[in-house]
Amino acid sequence: MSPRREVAQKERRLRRARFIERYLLERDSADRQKQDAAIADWVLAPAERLIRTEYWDRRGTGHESCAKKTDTLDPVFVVPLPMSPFRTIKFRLIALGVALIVLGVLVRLFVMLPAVRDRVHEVVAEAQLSIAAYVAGDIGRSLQRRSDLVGELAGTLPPALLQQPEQLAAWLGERERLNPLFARGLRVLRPDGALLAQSPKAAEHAHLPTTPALSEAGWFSTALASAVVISTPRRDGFEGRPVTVFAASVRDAAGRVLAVLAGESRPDVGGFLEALQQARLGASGGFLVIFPAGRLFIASDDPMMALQPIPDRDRSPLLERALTGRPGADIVIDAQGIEALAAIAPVPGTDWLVVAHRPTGEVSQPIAELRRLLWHNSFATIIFLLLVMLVFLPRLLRPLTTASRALREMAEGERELAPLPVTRRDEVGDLLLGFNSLVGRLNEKEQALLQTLEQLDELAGTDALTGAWSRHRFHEVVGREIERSRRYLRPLAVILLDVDFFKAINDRFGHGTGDEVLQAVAECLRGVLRKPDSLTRWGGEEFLALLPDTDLESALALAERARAAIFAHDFEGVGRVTASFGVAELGETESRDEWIARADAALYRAKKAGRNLVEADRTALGRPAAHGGLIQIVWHPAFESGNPQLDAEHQGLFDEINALWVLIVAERPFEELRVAIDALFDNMVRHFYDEERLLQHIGYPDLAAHVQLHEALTRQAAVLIKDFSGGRGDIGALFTFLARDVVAHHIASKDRDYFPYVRSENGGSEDGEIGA
Ligand SMILES: Nc1nc2c(ncn2[C@@H]2O[C@H](COP(=O)(O)OP(=O)(O)OP(=O)(O)O)[C@@H](O)[C@H]2O)c(=O)[nH]1
Repeated sequence: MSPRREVAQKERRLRRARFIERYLLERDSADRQKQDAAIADWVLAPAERLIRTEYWDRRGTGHESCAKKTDTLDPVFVVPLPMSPFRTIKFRLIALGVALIVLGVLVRLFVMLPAVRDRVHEVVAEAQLSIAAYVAGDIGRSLQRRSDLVGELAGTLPPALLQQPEQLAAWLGERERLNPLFARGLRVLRPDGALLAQSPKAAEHAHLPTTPALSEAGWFSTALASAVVISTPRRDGFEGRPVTVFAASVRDAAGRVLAVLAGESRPDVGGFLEALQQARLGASGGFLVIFPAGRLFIASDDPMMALQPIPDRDRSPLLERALTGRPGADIVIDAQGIEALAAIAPVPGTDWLVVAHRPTGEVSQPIAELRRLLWHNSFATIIFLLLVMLVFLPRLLRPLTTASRALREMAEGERELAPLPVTRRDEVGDLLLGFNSLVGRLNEKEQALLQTLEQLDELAGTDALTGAWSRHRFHEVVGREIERSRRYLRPLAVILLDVDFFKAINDRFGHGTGDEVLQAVAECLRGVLRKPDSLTRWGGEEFLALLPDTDLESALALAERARAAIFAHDFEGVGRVTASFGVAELGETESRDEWIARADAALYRAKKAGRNLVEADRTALGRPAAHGGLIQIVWHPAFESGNPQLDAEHQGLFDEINALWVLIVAERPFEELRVAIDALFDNMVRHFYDEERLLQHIGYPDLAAHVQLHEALTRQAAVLIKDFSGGRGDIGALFTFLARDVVAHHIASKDRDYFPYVRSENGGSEDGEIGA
């Protein structure tokens, strides 16, 4: 259905419900009562269906029998699909917790750790730079000490000794002993490079060629030209050991060069670089001394690299920068191809550089440990969180899960709609309070709806649950039955019954099952009652059977059969159910209410006596003896026209004439006769009217003549009744006119002329009622 039509339909229902409400409020007025039947037809029936359906839907008791009887209206509740475990709050909270932890880990891994690593590198680089600068300073001082010594010796060497080689050698030996800074001793060379004298240590190495060869030695020519010179370390030609020469010229007073004093030092053994070559920076870092201008490693923690040329691949941006005089610290790829943090500092007084290097892997070791710790920590946190959530969340959410289970059961009709206990004053408590107040309001509405339903049942005449008559209908009918019973002196009895312990059935099996029991009880009763008997839903679980033409003994027998039928019935899901019965026959003069009160008293006694019993009330027994032998007008099937309504009206007039005769014979008071005659006249006139409408409807050709007959009979009856009422007329004449002229001559004779027309038309409308 389109949304528009849906809305329109709902509005229509609403208007109808409002109309009913208004109607119910106002219907006490006399005028309204006349409209009951019509309204029940065109308004109340659909409205009742609507309200009843919504009522049962809302009760959600799965009351199928009732729901089946009603139109298919939109369901009020849509039962949700089963909840996926991934949509539960528990799962979402756990997922949120894990997501937050993972997010935290990722942030720490990819944002914080790199920042920390960079900062650690910076700090380590600064420290390494300081170390490099310190080492470079130390090397510079060692070199300086040696240069100073060579310069001092050259300056203090007596020129006269140059002519006395032996004394010169002794002098050198003496100096060497005092300052053993040159591992390969001291030598004095003539300006042409020839050896003049040498110290004992130098003599030990005399078998070695001069290192480096003077012809190639830049240091010698430099020493001739300037004060003190330090040669580039070179491997000696024989042992391949690194050697550095410190040299200074020996001059006379006029400043002429007389000789060159040279001290040879082994930087690696006992020299100024020995400690450096063995020193370690961290676990695997170390130091290098390089001579950038000569593209040479002067010293290295790797002995193989000492005095090796610097390969091009080692020329990192840092080295390039250092070569251009801007030392500093940076990440470089070292000679082994390993990423290292290198700090470069110049050696004062030389153009050498000290490199302090350390693999970045080692520098970043704390960061790697931190990362590992972070992973372990995160993993442990996730496990801990999961455990906490798995243990505590169910506890925390228990009120919510309990409430939602209860609500689902209520929605599915497995549980009575009722307030839920509020155990905590938190959000869930608030939710439950809201639900409970909603249930309260719903109950109020349900009560109002039930009342409306009962009123509707009253108006409709039938109880929707059991199909029995409503009290309203019973009261309409019972008056006529009492009248008929008294008129024809026929017995009339009622059976009042009440289902035993019905509250317990409701409490134990639910209202839905209780209703089914009531339906089954009604069925049992219907199976026992005869055609003219009627069954009324007297109250909640009380029924009343009205039994025309039945005396007390017969009613007792019937009640006993009904009791046995209920007792023998197997009520599905409930088992055995019993009922208690009270029976009373209408007394001669008692009112309707007195009569039913006696049946009720009998029922009460049956309950008191132990239930599942039939009790009779005989206190008002005694009716006038039947007037056997009286003349009666007897109905015959030949008088049937074929139209049920006309036939019913004809039969009613037969009955009323007979009843009038009984009253006349019984010499009932004038007033009683007058009431009966007035009623008979009214019914006769209404019948004529109905008959004429039908004849007009079917096109009866002699309608005009028939109408004239009706008018004549009506006129005549009115005159006779007026005379009788005024005390002038004779009741015998009036009765004779009514019995003979109206009933015998007209109804039983003249009316039969139109029977063929009625039969061929089937009496007007389909259900036999006289149409408009
Ligand atoms: N299911 C259902 N229950 C109803 C209906 N009308 C009334 N009732 C219930 O019927 C029960 C009647 O209980 P009581 O009056 O205490 O009588 P009982 O339990 O039958 O006990 P005794 O009559 O003493 O045997 C009440 O609980 C009413 O709520 C109805 O239409 N359907």
